[in-house]
This record gives sequence, structure tokens and C-alpha cells, in this order.
Amino acid sequence: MISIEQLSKVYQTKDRKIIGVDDVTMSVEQGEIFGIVGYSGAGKSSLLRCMNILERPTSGKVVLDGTDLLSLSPKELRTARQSIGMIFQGFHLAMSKTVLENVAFALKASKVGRVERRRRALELLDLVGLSDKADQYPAQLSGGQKQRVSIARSLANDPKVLLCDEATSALDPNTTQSILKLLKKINRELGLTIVLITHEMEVVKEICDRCAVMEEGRIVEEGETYHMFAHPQNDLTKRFIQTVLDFNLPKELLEKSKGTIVHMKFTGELAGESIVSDLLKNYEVSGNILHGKVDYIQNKALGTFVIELTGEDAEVQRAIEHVRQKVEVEVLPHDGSVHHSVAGAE
Ligand SMILES: Nc1ncnc2c1ncn2[C@@H]1O[C@H](COP(=O)(O)OP(=O)(O)OP(=O)(O)O)[C@@H](O)[C@H]1O
Repeated sequence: MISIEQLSKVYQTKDRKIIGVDDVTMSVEQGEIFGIVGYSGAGKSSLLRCMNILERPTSGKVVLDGTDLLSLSPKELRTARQSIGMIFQGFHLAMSKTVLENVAFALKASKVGRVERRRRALELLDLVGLSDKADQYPAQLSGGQKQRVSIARSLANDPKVLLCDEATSALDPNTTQSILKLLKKINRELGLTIVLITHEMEVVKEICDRCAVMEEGRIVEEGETYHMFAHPQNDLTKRFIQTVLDFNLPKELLEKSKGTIVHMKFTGELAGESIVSDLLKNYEVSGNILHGKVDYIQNKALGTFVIELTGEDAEVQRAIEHVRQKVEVEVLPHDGSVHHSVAGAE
């Protein structure tokens, strides 16, 4: 659907060159939701803006549905851009126009008549759940409602792909959830391909089929979202994932503990409880569960258990080795520092 080939974007300021995007090659498939995550300055916006040539790449290619966008004339590019919708953190609505006019205005460039524009705009407002706000002005709306208007507007020309530039970053957690649900709905119902950039791994966890992690203009890791959460490779990816899957055990509890504290990670179909009960039945150790949580990513379970094992040292080690055959295991230190570089079975 979109393929980016060896794309670089270098900004020339008065006294130096700044590399925004550094030799990125990636592709987004038809119908998927693809997330690009990274800290501020990683190059996410630059990359996203290169996808619709809002920013002209310094080198490389952007191919949309077989068309090399950089080879188009300005007029051809304007037409091609109609198949790429975009929404922004700051909504970018026309404040002097009503909600309906904001959406209908996007159809101005098409050859559709006024009545048809109004009909289509109302239909889109219905899709985003804002039919009752058609005659209000953006200033009368909440942030979430403004983002719904901008989503409706972005869909006016039946785009093939929607680019989302930190679309939920200005919203509270509940509103973020409702906007993410809406994006998922239009992805599933309209088959719309979505590329989003975010600094929140939670957003990736909620809706992305695949994702990429960016740092200093480069993609440092890319893959299917569940796999990325279950088996992160890069340190930066691990840090992002911790922001979602982290657990905090009280320092005092760890310091006081006389046993061995074991962190286990369960992926896919493995049921954590049965492995734990198996362990307690077959080894002369006792266990005290300190933490247990199952996250669902792309409808697949990813479980975390922390258990304190006590017993003879050698028996505890045997028990740990046994579990290590089945799941990822890490023994946590007692000083309260929790590491997440879990090693063990795949
Ligand atoms: N117009 C510009 N002129 C000069 N440098 C720029 C320009 N736009 C971006 N940069 C630089 O390119 C690098 C990548 O910026 P970019 O905005 O793409 O990152 P980002 O990951 O989207 O960060 P943020 O989330 O803060 O927007 C940064 O070093 C930034 O300062």
C-alpha cells in the first residue's frame, strides 16, 4: 500500500544540517493499522509528513499503491494527496465555520455539488457520532469531539490511507480510548489503512496491528505488535513496553523477602496458573504470588507473574530451571530494582 524506500530527510538550518529521517525503508500493508513510536525528536513527524510529501524527502522513494509520489507533477500530486487523509494533535479546524461546514469544505476540491456535499458531510458526522453537533462551532466542542470532526473531514474524499499525527496526545485517557475505538471502527468498516505516530506505547497496544520504534531518524525495531510486546529486542523498545507492562513491587517487600523472587512471562495459549501449580506440586518449594496480570494485545494474552519461592536453595534452582523450559523467567534482585530483560524459553 505505502512503501518507503531508503528515505532520508535532512533539514538545512543557518549553521548546520539536521537529520530528521535517516535511511528508512518500511512498508504498510493495505487495511492495517501501523504505529510508529518514538520519543520527541526521533523523526516520527518528519517521516509521516514525507509520506504525503507535505515534507519533501531529501532522498528515497514514497510509493503509494504503485505510484511513486515524488515523480508526480504538482497537479498530479494534489490529486494523489486526496487519497491520503491526515489528522493532527491540534485538530486544525476552521474556527469560523460550523462543524458541518468544516467537513463539507473538504469536498470543495471535488466536483460534488452543494447539496451532495451537505449530504455526504452529514453522513460522515453520523459515522463519527456527531450528527447532533452539525450546526455548532468548533469552540463549542470538547477536544474529543473536535478530533471526531477532523476525522470526519479527513474521510470526506474517501482516502485510501489516513495519517494520524499524535491524534490523541492532547486528549485525556477516556477520550483517547474513544478516539482509538473510532479509528479502529473506520479501519474495520471502511477497510481504511491507518498510519499513526505516537509517543505512547499504550496507543500502539490498543489498536496497532504492526509497529515500528524510531530513534535518531532510524527504525530500530519493527514487527507485529504482539510479538514486539512479547519479545522486544532493542533496549528502547523494552523501555517503551515497560511503560505499559510495568509492575511496581514495594521496595520494603523485596528487601524483607527471604525467598527467591521470580518473574515469569507467559505468552499465547500458556496458562500461567497451571505452570505455577505444577511447580508447587512437583518441587519441594512454597510459593507466594506477589503480582499477576494478563494484558491482551491483538486479542492475545500476555501474562506476567511474580512469585516468591522458598525452600532449599538447590530445590528452588531446580524448580526455576523447570519453569525456564516453558516460559521466560528472570530472578529479581532484592534491592528493589526491577529489571525486565527476561531470558528463557521462547
Ligand atoms: N523544519 C525543521 N527544520 C529543522 N529541523 C527540523 C525541522 N523539523 C524537524 N526538525 C528536526 O528533525 C528531528 C526530527 O524531528 P521530528 O519532529 O520529525 O521528530 P518527532 O519524533 O516527530 O518529535 P515530536 O514528537 O517532538 O514532534 C529533530 O531533531 C527536529 O529538531
